[in-house]
Amino acid sequence: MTRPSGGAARVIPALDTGDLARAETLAAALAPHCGLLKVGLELFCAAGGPAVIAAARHRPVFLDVKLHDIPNTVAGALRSLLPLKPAMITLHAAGGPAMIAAARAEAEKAEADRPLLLAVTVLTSIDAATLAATGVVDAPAAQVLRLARMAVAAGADGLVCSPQEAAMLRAELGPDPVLVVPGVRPAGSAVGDQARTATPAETVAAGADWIVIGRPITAAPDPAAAAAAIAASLPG
Ligand SMILES: O=c1ccn([C@@H]2O[C@H](COP(=O)(O)O)[C@@H](O)[C@H]2O)c(=O)[nH]1
Repeated sequence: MTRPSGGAARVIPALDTGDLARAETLAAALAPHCGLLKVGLELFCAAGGPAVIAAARHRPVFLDVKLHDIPNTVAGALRSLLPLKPAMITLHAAGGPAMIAAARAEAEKAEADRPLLLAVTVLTSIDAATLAATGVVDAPAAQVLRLARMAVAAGADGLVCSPQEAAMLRAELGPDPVLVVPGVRPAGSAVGDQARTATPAETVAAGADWIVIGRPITAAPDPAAAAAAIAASLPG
């Protein structure tokens, strides 16, 4: 998957709904204003793989299923997902290097159809206090960097981080890892359950390749207009 050069190509709307018909309507309306469409756990669990891929057929699909299990099970999940031909799949970096390496080995079998494997570092809804409650006493940025280094060394093509770590990861890891960044909020949008946020333009300026945006688009009165406005706000 080639990297986007600006505007709409950088935008990945999250089709977060359990209603397949609604997802299809959103996908058709948003396709002119985005580079990929993201299918997450809500839609995937409600409708199943083939149906969601068909619903999102207007654009390459980012399958955000956040795999996290023992290496053999994650490799098996990859084997089951590869026939859907997603452009990107997520797995949790916290699963460790053997899990990521097993996923990469399985993904390689798809040859030309191999999806990008993106390692989720620290979820964008997690702040320092929540991270501490899980037993990690470092600041979120330090934990993001630790997991990112490990994940890339183990075979991840890229990383999911918050807007607040994108510049640090670019500085520390260089231009190669793909950065796909949720937790993005246009000025004035409700933050909701996101903890580490920035605007679309700030996130791209920090080094994100793609930005993921759900509710600020899907809950807008006119989702297509909201996505178009976000795309127009991005630097080239
Ligand atoms: O760290 C992460 C990883 C994934 N997500 C997903 O992105 C979207 C964000 O939706 P919003 O409505 O814009 O908050 C959602 O599908 C999450 O599952 C994330 O937010 N943070």
